[in-house]
Amino acid sequence: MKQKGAFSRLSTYMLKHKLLYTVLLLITLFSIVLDLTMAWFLARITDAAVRMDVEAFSGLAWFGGLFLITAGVSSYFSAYLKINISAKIRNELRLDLMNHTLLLPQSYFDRNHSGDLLSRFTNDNQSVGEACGQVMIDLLRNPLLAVASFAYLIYINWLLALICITMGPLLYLVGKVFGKAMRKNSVQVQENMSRTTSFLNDILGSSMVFKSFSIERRLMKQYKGYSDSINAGEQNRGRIEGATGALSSVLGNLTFLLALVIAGYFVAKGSLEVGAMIAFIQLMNYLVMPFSALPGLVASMQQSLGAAQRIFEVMDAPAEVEALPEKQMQHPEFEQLNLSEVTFSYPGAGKLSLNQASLELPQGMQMAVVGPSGGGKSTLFKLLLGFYNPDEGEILINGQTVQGMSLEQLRSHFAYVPQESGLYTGSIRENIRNGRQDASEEEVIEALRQANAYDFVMELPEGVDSEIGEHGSRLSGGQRQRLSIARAMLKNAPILLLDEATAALDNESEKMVQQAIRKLMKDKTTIVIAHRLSTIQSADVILVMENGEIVERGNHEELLAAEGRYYDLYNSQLEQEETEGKEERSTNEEYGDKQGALLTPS
Ligand SMILES: Nc1ncnc2c1ncn2[C@@H]1O[C@H](COP(=O)(O)OP(=O)(O)OP(=O)(O)O)[C@@H](O)[C@H]1O
Repeated sequence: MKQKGAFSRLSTYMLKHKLLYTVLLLITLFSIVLDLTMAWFLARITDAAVRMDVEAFSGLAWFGGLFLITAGVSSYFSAYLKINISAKIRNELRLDLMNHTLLLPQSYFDRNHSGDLLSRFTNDNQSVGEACGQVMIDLLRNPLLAVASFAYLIYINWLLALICITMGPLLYLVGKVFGKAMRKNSVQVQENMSRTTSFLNDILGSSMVFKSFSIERRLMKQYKGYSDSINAGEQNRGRIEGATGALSSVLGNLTFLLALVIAGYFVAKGSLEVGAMIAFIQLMNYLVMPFSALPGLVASMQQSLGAAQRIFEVMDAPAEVEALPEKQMQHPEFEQLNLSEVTFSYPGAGKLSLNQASLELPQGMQMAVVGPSGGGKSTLFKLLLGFYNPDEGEILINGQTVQGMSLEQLRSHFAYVPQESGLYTGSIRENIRNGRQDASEEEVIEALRQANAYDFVMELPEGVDSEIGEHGSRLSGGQRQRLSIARAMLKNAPILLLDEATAALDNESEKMVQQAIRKLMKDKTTIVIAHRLSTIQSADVILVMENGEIVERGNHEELLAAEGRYYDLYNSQLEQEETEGKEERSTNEEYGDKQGALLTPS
């Protein structure tokens, strides 16, 4: 999308505020009239002083007072309207961006960094807002002020006006050269900001990781690199702005002196009044100032259009559905789920993540999926939930291909318990209600009870109103999982997709979570991704996935008897658990011995 495209897209937002823009434009025109009046007023005062006309001063003082009040009021409304319009447009853009972001497919989030998205919501949005208010009006006002001043100058003395306007293009040239450098610089600073936001987003969201790995120094060094690059860009901007300011000021002063010398000459010759000379000098400022300001304004408009382009890029990314779901669908009929030779590879990935996967899941069946890391277990869930579509093969619910269903309808069949609990900042009640928004208080409490979460929630000072922090950071891992289970229970969908957390919980916590999972699975059709094989021995069917293929299927006994991949996995895990058990026992004994030694008097 070209910047022109960004501008026309942006104008649709601006046109919604035609009335406000019209008022703002009228005030802007009025402020130009006020500027010219100022020049006229200076001329009148000077003439009265030269003529020693004392009587004229009381009238002039009244006029001056009125002028100041009018200018003040006009300046207030101009500033207020500029901010008002730009805030409204920023708000509308933010909402549209959020609305579209929520409609984007999972593949978009897999490809793009959340920090980059964040900077489009913040930095870019801010920059576009400025363009629609201050920058836009200044871009209109400056040329108009220059033209009006020039007309007035010609009225005072056309020869003088023509001599003085020669400075204008010179100032414009300076502004243009530096404006280009400024634009390049601001694009660079914006990119560095976006990189830094992405970095901060990663780091600040995982404080426990950097603390536990003691990588604070490395992170500090990395952040210093990012921060220094922003600093270098800003220092550079200082140099560019300094040079522009210095050159503009030299040229401005030169213009002033030129105007003074030439006008003085005309006064000395008797062809110009002193008052007119003062007005002339003032008008000269109005005439040449816009020339130096314009290139900078054009540069910042271009920068803002770049920012708008980044926002529209997200809005143009294909959405997975056309509109946000009206409400959560409930209790769809369910008889059977089938996967028929489903093959899939992630966009851009060279290899298959699912290869000819077929399965049959009738109502009430409890299915477990196991296998080595990277085998395709989570990918299977992603396809079931409609995050991605199969490249080949079909997914069918009740014999009907899911391709023909709306995503809302498809997802209403599943209650998903992800590996990371996926809780949001907010209260426990708000988080549980994400399972079903219209759930009553009793239903929320019942879900908490079923998920073995009720007791710990009630022990919190504010019960279900307790805030759980970023991603539930104020809770333990097991507590987070139980809340995630309660949320799924409340949804009460026919098929439960459970991605067992790999994070080790302590025995007590694990028992509570397992209990909650069992209650959740009761009478439910379930597919569980299991990392601990001990938890899924009673499953009706166990699928073993490797390199995207279902390489074995059967129940626990059948698979053990077959002595294949499951048998190997099971035995290696058993061995591992035994070794860990031994290590744990010996640690406890050692610890016990030490305690004993400490307690035994020597
Ligand atoms: N967003 C993605 N883009 C590209 N490739 C991906 C993506 N997600 C997963 N993969 C690849 O797809 C394959 C299957 O991954 P998947 O996450 O389904 O494995 P898994 O069996 O769930 O592993 P684990 O037990 O470690 O969670 C892997 O080779 C992985 O690298």
